[in-house]
Amino acid sequence: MSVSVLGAGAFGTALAISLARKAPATLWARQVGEMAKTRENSKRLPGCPFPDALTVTEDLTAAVQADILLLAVPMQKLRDVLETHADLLKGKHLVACCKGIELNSGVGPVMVISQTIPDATAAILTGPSFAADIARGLPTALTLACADAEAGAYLQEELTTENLRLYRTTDTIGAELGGALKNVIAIASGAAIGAGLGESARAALMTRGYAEMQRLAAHLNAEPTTLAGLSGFGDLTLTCTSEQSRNYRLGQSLGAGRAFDADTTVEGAATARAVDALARDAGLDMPITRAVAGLLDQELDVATAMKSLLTRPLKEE
Ligand SMILES: NC(=O)C1=CN([C@@H]2O[C@H](COP(=O)(O)OP(=O)(O)OC[C@H]3O[C@@H](n4cnc5c(N)ncnc54)[C@H](O)[C@@H]3O)[C@@H](O)[C@H]2O)C=CC1
Ligand SMILES: O=C(CO)COP(=O)(O)O
Repeated sequence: MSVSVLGAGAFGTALAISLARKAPATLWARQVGEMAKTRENSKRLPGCPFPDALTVTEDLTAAVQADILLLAVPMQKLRDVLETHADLLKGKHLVACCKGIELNSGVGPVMVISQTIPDATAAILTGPSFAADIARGLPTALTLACADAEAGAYLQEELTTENLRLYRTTDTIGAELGGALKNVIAIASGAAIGAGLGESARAALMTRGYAEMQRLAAHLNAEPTTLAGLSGFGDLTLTCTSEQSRNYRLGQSLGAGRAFDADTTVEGAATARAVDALARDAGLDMPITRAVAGLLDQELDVATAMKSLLTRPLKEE
């Protein structure tokens, strides 16, 4: 078995470090810069030295010799990466490690893989996992979703490490929705805390946000139990309660009226807009997602957004 990680951001680097503790692994980047010499990704993941068994390369042809390729680029870049390198990626096990819904198409990463490289085995690895925690060797549990049960079992076995315990499912739609939608709710949670609305408000947003996640998942025929697992409930809990999360921190900035670094990868922003459009088209009630999209597009401020949520018609839970 061999694994290559394509994309050397914080998460790709962390996964490569973690996997290289188990067996030789490769990390591919368009430009490796100082990484090969300093054996550290000082820009995206400082303070996490590379194990000797990790090879860093700009040579994609060499990287794709591995049996399993982890795709750790931002969601809105995934299609471009796959289309650009389609010839090299044919027939491979391609495991998306990104979390989001594509803005132009409304689909998630597994569907993007299936559309662009139809003869690849498409899967997703998702769940509660901050890059810095993974790179430091701290433990967590993740969901590996692959529609092909046999391939899923193979990937689960190969990608499990001493510190990363993988559970598997064939419900790729549920797994990718969990990882995508929790980021939208994390922005809402951060906004509530940033605006000084308190932890009770955050808990209410997390719970009603989870109800929205379940609603869209049911509409798209995902298994409700998948959302209750690591990819949904697990990652929602982590991301809505930690300042390590960039989505949560963007929300805090919106709530406090502060500027936020536009170069930071915040997947929930495009996903909120994509899901807001999906919900409107499908006639689904997703008021927290609507409020987050409105906040991001400066159509609403936090006070107006909260008022719109609190004054909705009363209903059964
Ligand atoms: N950082 C984290 O703790 C976690 C991140 N993720 C997910 O991983 C994905 C990536 O996030 P991060 O690594 O944190 O982002 P990042 O902002 O640290 O890095 C993104 C990387 O993608 C690379 N990239 C962009 N376009 C590319 C292209 N066309 N070809 C090759 N490389 C390209 C950039 O050069 C950069 O190194 C996101 O979907 C995120 O939700 C998932 C779990 C944890
Ligand atoms: O997905 C993550 C943790 O599981 C990382 O969250 P952020 O992208 O908000 O930093």
